[in-house]
Amino acid sequence: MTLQVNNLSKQIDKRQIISDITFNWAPGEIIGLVGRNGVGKTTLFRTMVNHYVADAGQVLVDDQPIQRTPTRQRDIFFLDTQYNFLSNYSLKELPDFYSVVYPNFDRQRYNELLRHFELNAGDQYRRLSKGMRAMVNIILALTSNATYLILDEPFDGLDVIVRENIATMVIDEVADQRKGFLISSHDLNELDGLSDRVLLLKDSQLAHDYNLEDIRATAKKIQLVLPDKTIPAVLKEHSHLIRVSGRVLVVVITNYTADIDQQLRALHPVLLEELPLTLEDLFRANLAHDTGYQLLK
Ligand SMILES: Nc1ncnc2c1ncn2[C@@H]1O[C@H](COP(=O)(O)OP(=O)(O)OP(=O)(O)O)[C@@H](O)[C@H]1O
Repeated sequence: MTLQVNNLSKQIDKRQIISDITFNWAPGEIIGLVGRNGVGKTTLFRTMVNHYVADAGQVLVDDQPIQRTPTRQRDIFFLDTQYNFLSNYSLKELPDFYSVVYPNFDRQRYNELLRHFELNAGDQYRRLSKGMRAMVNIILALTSNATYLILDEPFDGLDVIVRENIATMVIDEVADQRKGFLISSHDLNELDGLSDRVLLLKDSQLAHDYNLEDIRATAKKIQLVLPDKTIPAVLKEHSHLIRVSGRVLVVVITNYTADIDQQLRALHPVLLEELPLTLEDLFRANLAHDTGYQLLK
């Protein structure tokens, strides 16, 4: 089973919001979708699930276009946090709606998860705190039993405990490779340790589709103190400077080879140690120049 987004485009008020977006998504994958505020992430989601009619392109689930096969829409879960109808209902009423759209909605698990996270089934959705709402949103996503789960900025404004709860639920859920997640964020740190693949949306287009495992296999982040103050040629040529503090340089070398390692050691560094690579380091090293990523923050 795969989901294919093929050449999807959408204009709003004669402005091109997304153009020619193409990617594949398989169960078992957690895909991050990053891009600056207003770049079109939510519009892409709404167009994918047919809340907005696409101007061009299509979304296929197992080769069937979802626009023309409404039953396929139940394979995709997307809760539009800006325009949702949940506000006036209590948590115990929500399954009544969701089980109409998602026939495999798991009421028992829904109730168990509410209890587990100490959410009161009698509470109205609109009276919940931001973090509680985020938990209900992820619980609905999981218990819908849709295969493809879209989460729009699920970590925005959440404290570290709620974030960890949600991240753990996502990771547990993909473990058996039966579900996939597409998670948007304007902050890369939120996706760190979660996404194995990151799509970058820029200027209405998909600027990059990165497989982080491949990048991590060849990239290294190094902390160095050199005896000499001048930056050696090997670093100028092969590294991206992440940070300088006093004599300490932190660099990312995206294609770290034995030859580069030898050249670095030949400089007799006072300190040379490897640091853990974050998603943000990889983006800064790979994308800083051509994507305006610095402006993401
Ligand atoms: N229904 C609409 N009517 C008019 N303009 C819209 C509509 N929906 C989206 N837009 C415009 O499309 C652009 C993309 O908005 P969208 O919400 O998709 O971005 P986003 O990447 O999700 O942003 P954020 O990270 O801030 O949530 C914005 O300029 C927005 O004003």
